[in-house]
Amino acid sequence: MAVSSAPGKVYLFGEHAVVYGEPAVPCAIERRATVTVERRDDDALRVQADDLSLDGFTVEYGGPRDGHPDIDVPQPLIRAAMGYVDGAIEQVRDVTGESDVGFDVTIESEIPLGAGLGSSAAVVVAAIDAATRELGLTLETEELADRAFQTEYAVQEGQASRADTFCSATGGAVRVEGDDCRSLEAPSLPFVIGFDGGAGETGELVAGVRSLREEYDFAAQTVETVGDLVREGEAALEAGDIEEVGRLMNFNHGLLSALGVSARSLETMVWAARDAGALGAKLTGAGGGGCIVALDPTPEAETALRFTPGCEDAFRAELAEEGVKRLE
Ligand SMILES: Nc1ncnc2c1ncn2[C@@H]1O[C@H](COP(=O)(O)OP(=O)(O)O)[C@@H](O)[C@H]1O
Ligand SMILES: C[C@@](O)(CCOP(=O)(O)O)CC(=O)O
Ligand SMILES: [Mg+2]
Repeated sequence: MAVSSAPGKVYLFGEHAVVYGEPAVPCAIERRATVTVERRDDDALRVQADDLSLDGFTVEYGGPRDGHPDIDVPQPLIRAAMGYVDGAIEQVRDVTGESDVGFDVTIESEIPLGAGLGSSAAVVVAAIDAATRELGLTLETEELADRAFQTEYAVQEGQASRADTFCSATGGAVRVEGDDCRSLEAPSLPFVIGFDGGAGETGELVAGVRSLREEYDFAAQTVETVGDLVREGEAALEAGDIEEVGRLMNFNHGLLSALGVSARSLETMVWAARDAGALGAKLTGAGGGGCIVALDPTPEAETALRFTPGCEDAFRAELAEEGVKRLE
């Protein structure tokens, strides 16, 4: 048996634009997905994921004498739900050369699904790491991050950056621009997260930005402007100027709203945090619903978010210095 965990993340700057080659700065947070893997005697994959639920499937049954119920789950829903773990195991089969190996996989996670905190990357990184170690192979962090990226790239149909998977594999604050991934020195950042209880579909939201970019030059320019902003943000981080980091987060949120990936609940939480004195607040990740991230060294923004209708949970998040952790 092998057990690995990997952290989720928030974006200080640059989500979406990073898909088109602009730089981005995600930071790993101490909320983890833990994956336990045990090799099977056959080639089957059995996944236990208690946090994963499927909305909108139908069950038909004819009562106690009818035997098994007939459960009809739409294929796209299954692909979206299982694609990341299936893809991770495909990478493991490929890198180890054991094409017929099967596993029992158990996923436990502190990261809400589809909420912009990188649950998919954390699950994929931890699953690949645990399953390769179960077969006696320990991957270097770069290779682990690359294999995890290939998984997200395939599931998100070619619309994924290396940002989430590299950040989850290495931990800390990172900078990603195209294939160039590196760790960043960052000052201590007082993250506060607000969660609306909902989720957004990463693939669909990325596709929405893609078509806006194709339709309007000014949308393509907005994406480039995010890149300019990220470069300013890096300078502010290097100078340890977290007030400036906050101002740039606000600006980045405005550009993401212009690109159509915000939501009423995210706007409400962003403004609740700002009104409470946060240095900055923005949506994080793909958007559409899910989480915002604010910077606030005082307790005010977290308290304000707790009393904001539509905010289901508010919590502080520490930077996760360590990426993947090998637990067993
Ligand atoms: N605890 C979990 N168990 C099983 N699959 C998970 C879990 N957490 C995340 N996933 C996978 O990741 C997907 C969500 O990823 P995504 O839409 O990219 O959102 P995010 O990465 O922002 O959380 C889920 O649909 C599921 O396939
Ligand atoms: C929108 C995007 O930039 C980040 C998606 O983050 P998340 O899956 O919503 O946590 C997509 C990507 O970089 O692959
Ligand atoms: Mg994701």
